[in-house]
Amino acid sequence: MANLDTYLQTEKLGKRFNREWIFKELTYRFNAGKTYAITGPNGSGKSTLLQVLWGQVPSSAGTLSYKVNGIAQPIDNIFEHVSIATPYLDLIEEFTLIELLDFHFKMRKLRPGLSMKELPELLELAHAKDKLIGNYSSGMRQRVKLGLAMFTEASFVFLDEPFTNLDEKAINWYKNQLNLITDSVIFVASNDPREYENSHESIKMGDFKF
Ligand SMILES: Nc1ncnc2c1ncn2[C@@H]1O[C@H](COP(=O)(O)OP(=O)(O)OP(=O)(O)O)[C@@H](O)[C@H]1O
Repeated sequence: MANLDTYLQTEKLGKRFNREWIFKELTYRFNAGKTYAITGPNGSGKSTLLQVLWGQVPSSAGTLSYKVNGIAQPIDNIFEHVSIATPYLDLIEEFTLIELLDFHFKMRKLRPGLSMKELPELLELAHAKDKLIGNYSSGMRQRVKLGLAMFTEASFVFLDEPFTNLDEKAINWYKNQLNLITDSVIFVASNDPREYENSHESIKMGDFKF
């Protein structure tokens, strides 16, 4: 069920690097309770759009406005309401999984209904909870990244190429966990239709580049 009091609204949003517009004139309302696919080929601007939407990269045109449970949120504080998993953000390699979870969840709240104790099991990494992240396989790391993003209380969840390095079993795990998030705005950037087949709406980067 969509929560209409939590959303991200863009008006004529645009981003350019030097003279090249990466996207332009994006007017869209992203509502909680829905998953939005951001699609397009390599270099089409999916990651750039996500970075603008989560407030890391400034836009070149237009506006962004955020509401959480009906309360307007300034973009400077939006990171408190955002969780992110991307292939290019690294985990702290020197931590074990338990240390990483402790560190992360000292700063951020767990989604309601979850407890710290059950996280290694929920990640299906209980057997490796005391292993250094630096010694994790690429698929295990990706599961940790996705888990941190999906288990953190956040109104806006950004997942860039979520299937990266996942095997079939892990893909099913990811899909099941994602289905449990019912009260956030979820963004999935991808050029692989399997990654966004369950999304409610799609933004095609090509429609915003002219
Ligand atoms: N900081 C930057 N300065 C200049 N150009 C940039 C910068 N960041 C991205 N670009 C350019 O913006 C365009 C879009 O890149 P982006 O990474 O957003 O695409 P993408 O759709 O996510 O690609 P991929 O599918 O390969 O991950 C590319 O041409 C890229 O070179």
